[in-house]
Amino acid sequence: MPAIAEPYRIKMVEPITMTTREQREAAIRAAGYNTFLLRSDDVYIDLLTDSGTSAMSDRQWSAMMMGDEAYAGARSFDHLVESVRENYGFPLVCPTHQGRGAEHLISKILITPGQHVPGNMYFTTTRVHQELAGGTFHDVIIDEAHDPASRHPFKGNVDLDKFQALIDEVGADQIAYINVAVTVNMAGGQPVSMANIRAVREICDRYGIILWSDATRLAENAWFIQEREDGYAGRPVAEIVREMLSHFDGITMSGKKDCLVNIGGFLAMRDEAILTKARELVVVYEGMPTYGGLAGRDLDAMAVGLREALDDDYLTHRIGQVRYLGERLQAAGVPIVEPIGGHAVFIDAAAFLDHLSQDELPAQTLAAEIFLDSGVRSMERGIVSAGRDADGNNRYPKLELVRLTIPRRVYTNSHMDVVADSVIRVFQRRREIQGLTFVYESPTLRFFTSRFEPL
Ligand SMILES: CC1=C(O)/C(=C\N=C(/Cc2ccc(O)c(F)c2)C(=O)O)C(COP(=O)(O)O)=CN1
Repeated sequence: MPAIAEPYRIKMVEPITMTTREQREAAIRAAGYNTFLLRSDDVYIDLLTDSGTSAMSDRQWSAMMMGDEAYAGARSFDHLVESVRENYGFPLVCPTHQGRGAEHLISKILITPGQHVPGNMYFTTTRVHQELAGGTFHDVIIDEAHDPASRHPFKGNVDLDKFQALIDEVGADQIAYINVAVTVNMAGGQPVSMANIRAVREICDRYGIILWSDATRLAENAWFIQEREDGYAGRPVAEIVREMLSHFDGITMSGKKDCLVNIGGFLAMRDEAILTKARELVVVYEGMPTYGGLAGRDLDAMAVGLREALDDDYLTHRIGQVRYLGERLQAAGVPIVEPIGGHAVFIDAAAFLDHLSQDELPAQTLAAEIFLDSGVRSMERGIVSAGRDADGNNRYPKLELVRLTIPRRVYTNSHMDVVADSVIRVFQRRREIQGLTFVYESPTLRFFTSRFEPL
C-alpha cells in the first residue's frame, strides 16, 4: 500500500519520556508482570489498547465546548442521534458510558436465561454480559480465524454451517440473537465481508432470529471491504458502512474506538420496543436516556468523531500505519497474525516463545519482556485473557497472542520503528526467556488485575 502522510497536522503534543532498564525492571515487578497494572508514567509508547486512547480533532474539542449539560433533553443528545441517523442509518439511540454499558443492556433485553448466543469469536466483556444474563455463547466463526498463519481475507466471517448447526441443535426460538462483531478483535482485528453479512441476514430472516452487531471497529471493517471485496473498490467507506449496517437490527457501539472519543458508547436500533426496554434499564444502570452516564460534551464529541472516523484518507493512513509496523516485524521473521488487522499487530506468542508451554503463559511473558526492553506497553490476548470455563478449568485458546494496539492519530511511524526494533531485539534473544506463573488470580476477567512472577 502506498505510504501516505498523516491527513492532519499536529496542533498539540503531550511529552513522553524514555525510562532506563532499571526503572522498567522496578516498574514491571511492582505491576506483578501485568502490563495492565503499569503506571502510565512508566510507559514510553503505550500500545496497550486503541480503546479511548485516540487523539480528538479540533472540531471535536470545539463541539465539547458547546456541550449542553442539561440533565434531561440536552441538545448534545440530539446531535448524537442526528449523527447516528445520518451516518449509520439507525433511527433510535440509547447512549451508555461505554461499549460494555450497551452490552449489559442488550444482553438483559434480548436474552432469556437458558438461551444461546452465537457470535464470531468471543470478546471478553461481550461474553461476560451474555453469561450474566443467563445466555450461553457459541463461537460460530470460520476455522481460519483460529489459525494465525491463514491469510483468509475475511477471517471474521461467520461459518454459516456452524450457525445452521446450532439452530438445528437448539431450535431458532432458543437463540436470543446472533452477534456479529466488525472487526473481530480477538482474531487479530479481522474483517467480515459484506457477502457474509448478507448471508447471515438471510438465515436470520428465514428463522426470525435477531441479527445484532458489535460495531466497535466498523469503519476499519468497511475499509477492508473496500480494499478486498469485489464490487467495492473505490466506494467511499461511509457508503459501505451504511450498507453493512442496513443488514443489522441494531448495534452495540464502543465509541472509544471508531468514534474517536476517550469515553462513550451507545445502543442503536430500529425497533421501538427494544428502545423502550433500553430506556427502562438505562435509568437504573447509566442515567437518563438522553445522557446514559455521559456528560453532554462527551455526546457532542462522539457525534463529531463517528463522522470523522469514516473518512477514507484518515482510514488509509490509520490502517497503513498498522500495516507498516506489521510488515517490519514480518521482514524480520517475527511470527504475527496474518493478514495484518485494522487496529493492531498481533504477535503469535506461541510461535515466538515455542519453547514455553501455554501453562507457562507465553503471551503474558512476552508482553512483560517487550516492556522491559523498551518501555513499549502491549496486551496479553492468550490463555490469561481466555479465563476459566464453568467448571473452573483454564480455557486453552488456539490463539496465544500479544497485541500491539495502535491508538488513532497519536503516534508517527518513527514510534512504530522504535516498537519494531524492540520486538525484533526480544525475538533475537527469545530462547533466554523463561515463563511466568500466577501469584494472584482474579476470579473475574482475570487479565485486568492478576499478578505474576517469573518461573
Ligand atoms: C470488540 C469490542 C471491544 O474491543 C471492546 C473493548 N475493547 C477494548 C477494551 C478492553 C475491554 C475488555 C478487555 O478484555 C480488554 F482487555 C480491553 C480493547 O482494548 O480492545 C468492547 C467493550 O467496549 P468498552 O471498553 O467501551 O466497554 C466491546 N467490543
